[in-house]
Amino acid sequence: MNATELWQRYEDWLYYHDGLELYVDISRMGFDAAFVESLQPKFAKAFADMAALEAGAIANPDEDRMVGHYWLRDPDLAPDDLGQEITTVLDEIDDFVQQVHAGTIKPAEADQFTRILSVGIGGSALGPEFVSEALAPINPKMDIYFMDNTDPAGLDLVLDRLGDDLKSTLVLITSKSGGTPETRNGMLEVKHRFEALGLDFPSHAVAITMIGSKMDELERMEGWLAEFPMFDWVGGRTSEMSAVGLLSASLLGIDIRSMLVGAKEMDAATRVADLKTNPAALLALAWYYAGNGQGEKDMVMLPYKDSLLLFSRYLQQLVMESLGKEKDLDGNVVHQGIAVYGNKGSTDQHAYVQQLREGVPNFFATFIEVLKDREGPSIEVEPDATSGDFLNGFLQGTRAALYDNQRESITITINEVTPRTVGALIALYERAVGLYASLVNINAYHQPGVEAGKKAAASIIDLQRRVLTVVRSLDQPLPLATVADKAGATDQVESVYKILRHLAANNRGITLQGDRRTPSKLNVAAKASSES
Ligand SMILES: O=P(O)(O)OC[C@H]1O[C@](O)(CO)[C@@H](O)[C@@H]1O
Repeated sequence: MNATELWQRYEDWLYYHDGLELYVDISRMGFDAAFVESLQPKFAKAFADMAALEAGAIANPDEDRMVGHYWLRDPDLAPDDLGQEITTVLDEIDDFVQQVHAGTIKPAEADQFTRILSVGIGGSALGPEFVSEALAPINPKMDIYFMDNTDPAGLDLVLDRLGDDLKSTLVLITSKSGGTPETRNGMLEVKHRFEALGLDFPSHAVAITMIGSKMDELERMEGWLAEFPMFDWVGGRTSEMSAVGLLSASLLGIDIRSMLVGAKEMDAATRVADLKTNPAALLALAWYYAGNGQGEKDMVMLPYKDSLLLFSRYLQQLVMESLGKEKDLDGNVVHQGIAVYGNKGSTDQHAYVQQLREGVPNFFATFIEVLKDREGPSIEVEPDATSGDFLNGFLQGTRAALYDNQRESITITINEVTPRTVGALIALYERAVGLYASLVNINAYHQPGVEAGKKAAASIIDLQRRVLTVVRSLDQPLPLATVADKAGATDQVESVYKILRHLAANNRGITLQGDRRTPSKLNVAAKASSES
């Protein structure tokens, strides 16, 4: 297409939301009218599926659950008395945050809570981390720290950085299931550090979990400071508009009601059962076209705004944990999904855009353009050119350079990064994932594959216990294979070796003797451990 035809295509397919000042441009995706027409029946079903979902259908059949994240920003949509539960939690958040900021809810060991330590993983962390990075004020009401893994060194780094400030730290422990090992480990490590400092952990701890979960029981038993419920009809990766995301955002001083408004406005726009005027449907169309409905191309996220750096990490879970499924709703093996990566522009132009421009064409890019450069005026870095002009130029230039070499892209444009536009972006992608899932006939709302990993991890820990029992009974070194035999793991020698190698590296009463290049010939000996 020549420039005139492209300009016409841009305008033909441009979506603009007046209230949000948000544009969606899919003109640089190469679909044609016949392709769009061919998808209309699938979109008709997707719109019907979505309407049923919002009306309270069991849209997550594998877990026999409703899917209600849209109700979080429009409680009147919720069936039965769920709407009241939603507004009650929002009011409780407002009240709790107001008291923390006023100092009427305070730690025993300090005048006020000044820090937040958020302990959670996956959807219990990625949304709060993205929103904190995108929206936290320059001088937030409270500083926030995140613990989103079970890496001992990582946990120590956060706790050491908090140091004496732990006495004025509010600890948010977020886990919908209440049983995720990484979050449980983080909680226990934090609790241990509190107790080592003579601080009263329960009076600093807030639980965000499903009523009836193990963490709910623990919270009640230990008498934590507060608890905010999670609903079983809100998945982790779509929980940013629940207490999971709203509590920490509000504590940071972010206008959570504005986030909800933006999400609600976007929901209304993406509820329209018309492909051409529904921004989420336009994204789903573009994704389906790019990957031939099979995820054949990766989604490269390129927000040209530093504050949106973590959007791609957030979308990795939202998109890949929703769409990356082995089977479709009819039980056919489909191995669906769309891979997501990217960080920010123009920075990434100095990392992997070279491959995007010239290398394997296995992707489509999504640019996020933010029109407002900064608060206040800019200096000129060249005559009639500011830093923001360069950022805008790099975005436009990269988009053109990719397109000129047959690499396709979507561009989403907002005027400014605000709670309202961040809420809208989150809602836009939640809906696009849901519509796309219908197009490819999969359940976007469960995550069976993750359970497999959790079970495998549990079996390694169980094997480790058996190996330690064997090693502790040793009065002389034994060959590795013999230790595996005695642990009932003859066919898992490699796992036994890796468990022993890790234990030996951490002074856990194990010594490996022999040439490390031939692990099968190693001997295992017990060693007086400096640990208990
Ligand atoms: O909030 P929970 O139950 O601790 O789960 C954390 C994360 O683990 C998963 O269940 C699996 O990755 C995610 O869906 C969820 O966001």
